[in-house]
Amino acid sequence: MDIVTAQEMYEWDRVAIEEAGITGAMLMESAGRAVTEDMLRHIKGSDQVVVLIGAGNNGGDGFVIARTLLNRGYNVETWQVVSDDKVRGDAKTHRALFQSSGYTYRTDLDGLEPSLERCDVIIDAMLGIGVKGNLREPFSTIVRQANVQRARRLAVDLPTGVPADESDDDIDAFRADATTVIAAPKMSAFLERTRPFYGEWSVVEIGLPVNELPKTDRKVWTREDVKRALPIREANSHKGSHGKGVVIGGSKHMPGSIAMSARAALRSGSGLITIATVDSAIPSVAPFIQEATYMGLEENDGFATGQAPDLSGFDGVAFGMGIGRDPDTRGLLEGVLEKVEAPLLIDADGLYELPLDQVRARRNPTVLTPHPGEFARLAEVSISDVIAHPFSLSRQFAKEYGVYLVLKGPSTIITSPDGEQLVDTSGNAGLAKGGSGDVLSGVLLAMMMQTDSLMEALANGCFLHGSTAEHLTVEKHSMTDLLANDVIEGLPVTFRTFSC
Ligand SMILES: NC(=O)C1=CN([C@@H]2O[C@H](COP(=O)(O)OP(=O)(O)OC[C@H]3O[C@@H](n4cnc5c(N)ncnc54)[C@H](OP(=O)(O)O)[C@@H]3O)[C@@H](O)[C@H]2O)[C@@H](O)CC1
Ligand SMILES: [K+]
Repeated sequence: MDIVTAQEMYEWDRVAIEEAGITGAMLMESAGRAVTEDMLRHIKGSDQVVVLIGAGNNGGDGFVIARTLLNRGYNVETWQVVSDDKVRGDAKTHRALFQSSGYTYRTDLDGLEPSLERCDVIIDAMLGIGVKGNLREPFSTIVRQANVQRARRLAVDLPTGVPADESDDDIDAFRADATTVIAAPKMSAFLERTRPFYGEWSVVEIGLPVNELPKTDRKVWTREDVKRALPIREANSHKGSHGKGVVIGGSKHMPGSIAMSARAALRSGSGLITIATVDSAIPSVAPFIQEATYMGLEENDGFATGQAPDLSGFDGVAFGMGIGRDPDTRGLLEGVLEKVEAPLLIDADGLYELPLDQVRARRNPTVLTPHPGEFARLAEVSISDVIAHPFSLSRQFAKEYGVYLVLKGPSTIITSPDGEQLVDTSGNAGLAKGGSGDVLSGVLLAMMMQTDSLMEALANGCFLHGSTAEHLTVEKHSMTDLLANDVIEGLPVTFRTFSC
């Protein structure tokens, strides 16, 4: 499923109208009808519904929705919140159709607040992708009034006030319980600051000529994608068919991280996993992971040091989990960057003092898996910049350093060195715990060794990790008590849902 910017959406609209010959009014009719159909999940026959209509095409959709609901016998009050002369084009056409169907609308805004207080459902068709900057009157007052009502709030395409794209503006917007998105999700549905305004969102198809539309290089990675792209274990496979991987990390003081990465990699189908860690950590890790082999690293004060070991013959390498930030570890990291020919994933402490020029010089794939704080440090920007512009900053960085970037967050954005982006929205707050990143690195390593396309491997890995947390918090845990180790032990159930 493509993710669009406002500009891309307008281009799709243009192709539909100018090249495929679908009229704008026809598109609005199908959009309004498809949105109504979707919203009916949230509306009961006895509900009093208020439809709020703005000046642009989002308002035009509102007239179609109000007419469709009235035709079906629902109790609807229709409010056009701007003066008549502001409504033009296709929206005006649909207002005329609404009136010629025998329906009336109100514009006396003094009476709106009592209506909002009385109603059960508020449908926001005031502003969509055309919003620019902070809300002007009367929208800001109406949004403020609507947001405090007990009524269910449903938004058309996007909640009024939320821009479609990345933005630095403070957001003052309609707080929807649910949003019915037209044709394709907009970027803002995945951004930390704007995503909460959408509530639960769903996308409706509106009759655009899908095969003729320009492709975007940004997509949501869905369960169907995972089903199609997850590695299949052939009946005649042996341990060498699924990858021989090594996880390098851990320290005397932090042996747990590397153990969790290794175990997650094994649980995710790796053929063989070697744990490379400081000698002093091996006795505490080995009894818990008997399936792995071990490689001792030189150490200084409990931290790994010295030269990189021989890493030839491995199909994938993950570096950094629990390795610490001791300056003496730097030589090891530099050796790994230079020597490893297999795909190399770098996480956690490995990202702390990462020599980016050396990363850029690598001829083989490098995957970096930062959270926003780690990414801000790597890209030399502020965390608030990362929160506001994760798509564009990720793309810029991945292209500049030739890396695969997995920017973790409530929506994880995976970017290839040529700028293609996949977004994973699985997971929940139960994952906001120490150790989650270590588990994810193990799952990703396993996927990287079993799938030809690194992008698909990374997106599958993020999805498996996140959806495991989702099913565990429904079936046996809460978001409060869920631990990273529980996620490892929950992976088998997730895999089983894909194998049958
Ligand atoms: N494929 C498609 O594209 C399809 C699109 N469709 C629908 O059209 C929607 C896009 O329609 P759109 O382009 O008319 O923009 P829209 O969101 O209605 O807003 C424009 C109005 O907002 C106003 N305004 C702007 N900023 C403001 C502010 N801060 N505060 C206050 N007002 C502000 C602006 O006023 P102006 O600045 O011009 O004075 C203008 O009047 C899209 O989201 C979808 O619902 C479907 O019908 C079918 C197919
Ligand atoms: K809206």
